[in-house]
Amino acid sequence: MTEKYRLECPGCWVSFDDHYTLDCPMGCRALIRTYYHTRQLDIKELPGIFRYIDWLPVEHSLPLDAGPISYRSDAFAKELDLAHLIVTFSGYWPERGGNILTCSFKELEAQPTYLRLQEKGSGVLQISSAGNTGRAFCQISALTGVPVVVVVPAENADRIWTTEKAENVCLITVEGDYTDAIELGRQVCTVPGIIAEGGARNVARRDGMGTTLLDGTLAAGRLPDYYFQAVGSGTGGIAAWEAAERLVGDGRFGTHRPELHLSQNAPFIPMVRAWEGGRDRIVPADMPDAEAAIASVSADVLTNREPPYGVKGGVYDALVATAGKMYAVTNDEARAAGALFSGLEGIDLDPAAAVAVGSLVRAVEEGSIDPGKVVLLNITGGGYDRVREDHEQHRIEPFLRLPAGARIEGEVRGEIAGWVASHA
Ligand SMILES: Cc1ncc(COP(=O)(O)O)c(C=O)c1O
Repeated sequence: MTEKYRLECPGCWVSFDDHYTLDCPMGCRALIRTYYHTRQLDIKELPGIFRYIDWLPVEHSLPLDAGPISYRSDAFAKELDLAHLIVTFSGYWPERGGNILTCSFKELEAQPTYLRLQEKGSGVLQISSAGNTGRAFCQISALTGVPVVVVVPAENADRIWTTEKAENVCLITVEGDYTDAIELGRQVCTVPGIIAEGGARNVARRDGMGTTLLDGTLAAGRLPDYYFQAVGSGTGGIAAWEAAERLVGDGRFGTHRPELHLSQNAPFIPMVRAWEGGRDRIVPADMPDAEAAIASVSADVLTNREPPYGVKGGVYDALVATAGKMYAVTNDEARAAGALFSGLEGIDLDPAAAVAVGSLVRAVEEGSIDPGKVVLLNITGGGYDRVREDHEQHRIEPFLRLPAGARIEGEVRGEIAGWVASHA
């Protein structure tokens, strides 16, 4: 059987087979990409994101009806005087068919990532998260039984819940913030049998997230002119750019790549500063007083200190290629815009999604978009209040609670290795 896709490096253009490969085999500092043999997207009769399986790096699907939903907004569009506003929503909103029970687009990443590992690799996945990504991977673990090791900041442990009991999750909490969880996660991956999920470097995560643009484009009937999303790593923005390239290649949705309008939550705005400074890399001055800045934002899932910004094929390249723009949205702006959206559209939002709404309000006020064109607003999370009405939430108890600066050695290492041995 010919493979449905190949991987290619945008640094040296070498193409190669997938063995759960995260990096260019020639050593380029670049985000490798998928190239699918199917040029025209054929929507399949499968649930959730597997409708788009043609452009997912997996052979099989999961029986989960959890994908993005898109609709044309009336009320919020009218409020902003926008002629064509498409809302793409990833979360729980059964009245509109939204059935992502952990309430964020991180489940779009988790589903193909698990499958790709099963099909193309081996080992137990490790995820570091501020909360949403960890919860999404735990949910897929709960539904499929596949084991996972999740590291989160201790104060975000209450965000790790699932709607079915999870028996195969090793939850590790660490005192500190998202950056500390990422650092500890790196060490956890040195335990034999544990494999890094790879973040933005994982094509399954990017192509899974890219289904938001596919869904929004189908709802609009053409590629949108503008794409709005809040970013921390920027992976969703990169994914939207890559999905747009595929849709242009498809030939039925237009040739215009949507401009990426990406937002961060002020005062922690490293990518906004680098972009506005005309730089293709983030420098320390882009993150002044990082700890205090991170502690003060309302959307802490957006506080990644090492986003794939300057890497080839990363956020900077995506912004250049699409003539994009970045926004620094304050907590107050996000709250006000989020409340306006929720009041008019009828669903509660993740604080990160409220940041994206804030950037759209700002773009309209500043006149940085043409209100007559097609706008896609990516609501990356929401429905937390709504899901509590319909579903039980099972908290996951930490397997290990580690102090700030902990190292994965000695007894701690032994305990994690023992967990892997008994669950893999
Ligand atoms: C709800 C939500 N929106 C947006 C983001 C930003 O995603 P990214 O920067 O990976 O595209 C996150 C990240 O965790 C998130 O949880």
